[in-house]
Amino acid sequence: MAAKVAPSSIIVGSHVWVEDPEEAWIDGEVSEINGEEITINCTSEKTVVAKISNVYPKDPEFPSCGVEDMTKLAYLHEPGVLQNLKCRFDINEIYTYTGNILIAVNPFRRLPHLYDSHMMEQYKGAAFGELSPHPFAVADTAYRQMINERISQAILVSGESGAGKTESTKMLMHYLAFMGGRINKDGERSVEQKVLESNPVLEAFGNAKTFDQGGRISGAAIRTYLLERSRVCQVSDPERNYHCFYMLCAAPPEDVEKYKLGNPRTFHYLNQSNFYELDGVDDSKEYLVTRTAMDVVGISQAEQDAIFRVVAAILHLGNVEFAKGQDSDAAEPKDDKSRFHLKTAAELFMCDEKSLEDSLCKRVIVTRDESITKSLDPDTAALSRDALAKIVYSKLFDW
Ligand SMILES: Nc1ncnc2c1ncn2[C@@H]1O[C@H](COP(=O)(O)OP(=O)(O)OP(=O)(O)O)[C@@H](O)[C@H]1O
Repeated sequence: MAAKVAPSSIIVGSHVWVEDPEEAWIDGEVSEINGEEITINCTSEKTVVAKISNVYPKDPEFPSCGVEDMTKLAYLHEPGVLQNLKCRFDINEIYTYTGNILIAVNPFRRLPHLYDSHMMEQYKGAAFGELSPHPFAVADTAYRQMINERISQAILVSGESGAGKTESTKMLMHYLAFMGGRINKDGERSVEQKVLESNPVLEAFGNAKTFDQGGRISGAAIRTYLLERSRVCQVSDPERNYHCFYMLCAAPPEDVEKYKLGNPRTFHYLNQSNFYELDGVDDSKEYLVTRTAMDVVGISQAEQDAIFRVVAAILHLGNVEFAKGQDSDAAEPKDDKSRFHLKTAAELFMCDEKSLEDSLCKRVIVTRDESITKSLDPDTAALSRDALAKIVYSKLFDW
């Protein structure tokens, strides 16, 4: 934020902002200055005595609708910035510039008029700052620089969890698809468009209810820089595991049957959290959207089946529990239910059931002369199971 204002700029009668424990900032007029202490008659009719270091000047000529670019503010300090964002938000202006940075305030409701193709047409080629702040303007600038300067462009989308990064990224992608995607004469989508439409696939496998290390776009490609692997085996309220697990459980009956799935509440990797549904998200619809997106990007039916077999196998693997064997402490599947899930996981992974069991319940130690097979106890076997689930999921994601 801006440097502290010299105390001399605040005099009796000055309009100021003062920190408030409830409202963050409240405004008022200075009625008295007593050394380091300032008395302020606030608009809320409160009288506050504050230290000079907690008081910021307020622009008495601040326009009631705010300014589109924060660099035009008389004072670029925290209360000034927040006041500007708030009064713009109050008139449904969720986007504001600070120079060439776009700030988005999550509206938590659909504003479809902001993103239709008519809007895209408007931003096409418009000088940055000429139209209202919008992600399309950012995308348009990057696109034009890429074309004109022939230099790769990167758009950084940052914010805390739930701030709207995924939504903003989708807007950027849509605009780039609109600019870069040609429809060929058979009405088929171009390669560029296919790349951009791959987003639902990445969202299904790389996003969970709260996942703040998502994807990074550079130009028209998304690079994974961190998939949170531990989420595959461990989730707690109010979060969810990766969307693809819930989608597959909500797939059409023939698919649910094929992968021997069912209610997500019956799977250990999902039922550690009590959150299954997301507001406004229909997992069964998302499953079909993801399948279509996979078709569009050119993932064959056989490959799609293999992907979902792996996803289902991970869920079955998670339901394999271990107990001590009758004659020793060595782990073995606990009961018929665990055996069933182990068998199903092996079928879906297309591997030998006994080998899968051994890989979880035994450890092979290789010495110089020989290799020794050691049996694991039930707790260690459960850790091997989780480690396998995580590594398989992360390999699948990389693929
Ligand atoms: N521009 C927008 N218009 C309408 N709704 C929005 C917009 N941006 C965000 N939202 C709402 O906020 C929710 C959270 O946004 P989003 O998933 O983009 O956050 P995120 O920053 O990617 O979060 P995480 O880091 O947890 O993945 C969305 O599901 C949507 O309901």
